[in-house]
Amino acid sequence: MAFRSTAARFQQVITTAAKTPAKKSLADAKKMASFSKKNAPADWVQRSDHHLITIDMPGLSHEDFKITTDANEITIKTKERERVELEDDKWHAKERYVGTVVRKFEFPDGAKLSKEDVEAVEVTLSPASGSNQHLKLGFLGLGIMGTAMARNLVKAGYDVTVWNRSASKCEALVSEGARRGSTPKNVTEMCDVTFAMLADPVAALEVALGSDGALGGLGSGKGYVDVSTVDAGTTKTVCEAVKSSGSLFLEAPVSGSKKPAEEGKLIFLAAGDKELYDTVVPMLDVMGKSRFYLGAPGNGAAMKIVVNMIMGSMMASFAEGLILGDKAGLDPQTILEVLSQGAINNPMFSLKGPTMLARNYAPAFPLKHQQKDLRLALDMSDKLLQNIPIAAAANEVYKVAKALDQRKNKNIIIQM
Ligand SMILES: NC(=O)C1=CN([C@@H]2O[C@H](COP(=O)(O)OP(=O)(O)OC[C@H]3O[C@@H](n4cnc5c(N)ncnc54)[C@H](OP(=O)(O)O)[C@@H]3O)[C@@H](O)[C@H]2O)C=CC1
Ligand SMILES: O=CCCC(=O)O
Repeated sequence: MAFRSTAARFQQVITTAAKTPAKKSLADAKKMASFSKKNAPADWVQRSDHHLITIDMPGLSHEDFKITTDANEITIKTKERERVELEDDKWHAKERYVGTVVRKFEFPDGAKLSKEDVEAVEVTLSPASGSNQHLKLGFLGLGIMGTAMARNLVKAGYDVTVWNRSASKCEALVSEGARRGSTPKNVTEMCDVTFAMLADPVAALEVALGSDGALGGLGSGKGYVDVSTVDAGTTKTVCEAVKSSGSLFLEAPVSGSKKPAEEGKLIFLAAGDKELYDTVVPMLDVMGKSRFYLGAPGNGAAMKIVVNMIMGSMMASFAEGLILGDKAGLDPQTILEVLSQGAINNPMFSLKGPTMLARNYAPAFPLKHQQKDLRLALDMSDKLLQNIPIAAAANEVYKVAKALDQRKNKNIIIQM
């Protein structure tokens, strides 16, 4: 973990189910704060649909916290923090608290939550101080990923203006506190930093550079962050146009699917203007669990494509293995179990295996996007004169699956 010279503060954004108590909280927050451990003073404000708790816990980040809820309270516990003391060190001050911090927050008025309520309580940890909450954020593209990511920014208290080609997808977020933009240009005009999460290179170029596109509202002092999965060439084209407007540009495609997006656990693969990266770190930390800064524009796209190329080949092979095993009379459930105990166990097999066996093809990562990523990998390999025969074969499988289109947007590979 990087050392921070200033105290980092963290917010918990807690969205509760309808039945959760919705009463006074500020007085309770003050009362609770008076019990606070010396290094963890807290504020607690209750908003229309969520509670916002801000705690000072210097030098800590997401992975240092464990948050649990039960019927009465939320417990936030940090891991043990240790001071490093070398033999020759001569200490002049030891004022900082090291050790474990435990903060408990009782629900207002001693209210008890039912099991269902407790399960519905969502807790997101995000940096507050230096969180650049004063910046107005735009979000273009509210598909599976964009909706979840923009929602986390809204929940974290950011002022977010959203736009989507099919306008109806803005409704839910607007009802949750986002503003609505009429065009990408209108959004970038209104906002300091605008994120874009779009289907593919065509969409990314159209939204950024097309008529009424984002470029029209950009200018000096603003930033454009494209988090879509596109090729390096597209990224560079958008980057050049954005920079020519005087704005900063960052690409930051993500690893992780619908659930990690909902839970704020994405992995960002960022590249481009470092200054913009530093500005949006708090927002990336709201939407993700980790981030990589990879240098020049195009490196984020390349990393994402490599990762998804591996994933595409792996999942095609996984499906093929299940089918072959099934044909051979093996119990598919047992195949999953054997895989889960072996060296090739991985979260994707554990997540997708049971849904594939249950013939549940509801898309988290639409098949057309996986095929697009293999296509981009092949294009990249062509430019680099690198053979990638396994990915090429997998691409043929996804192409057929896409063309069959028996179940639009559904993973039908297992049925082939
Ligand atoms: N789903 C996943 O698990 C992951 C996806 N990704 C990548 O993130 C991106 C978005 O994925 P996801 O949210 O799943 O995709 P969706 O298909 O759910 O959403 C695509 C978004 O792009 C918009 N769009 C498509 N074409 C155009 C266009 N020509 N002009 C303007 N807007 C357009 C859609 O608008 P409309 O609603 O009007 O159709 C929608 O907002 C993709 O690049 C994908 O590869 C990355 C990591 C994980
Ligand atoms: O691009 C989509 C990636 C999906 C995932 O990482 O689970």
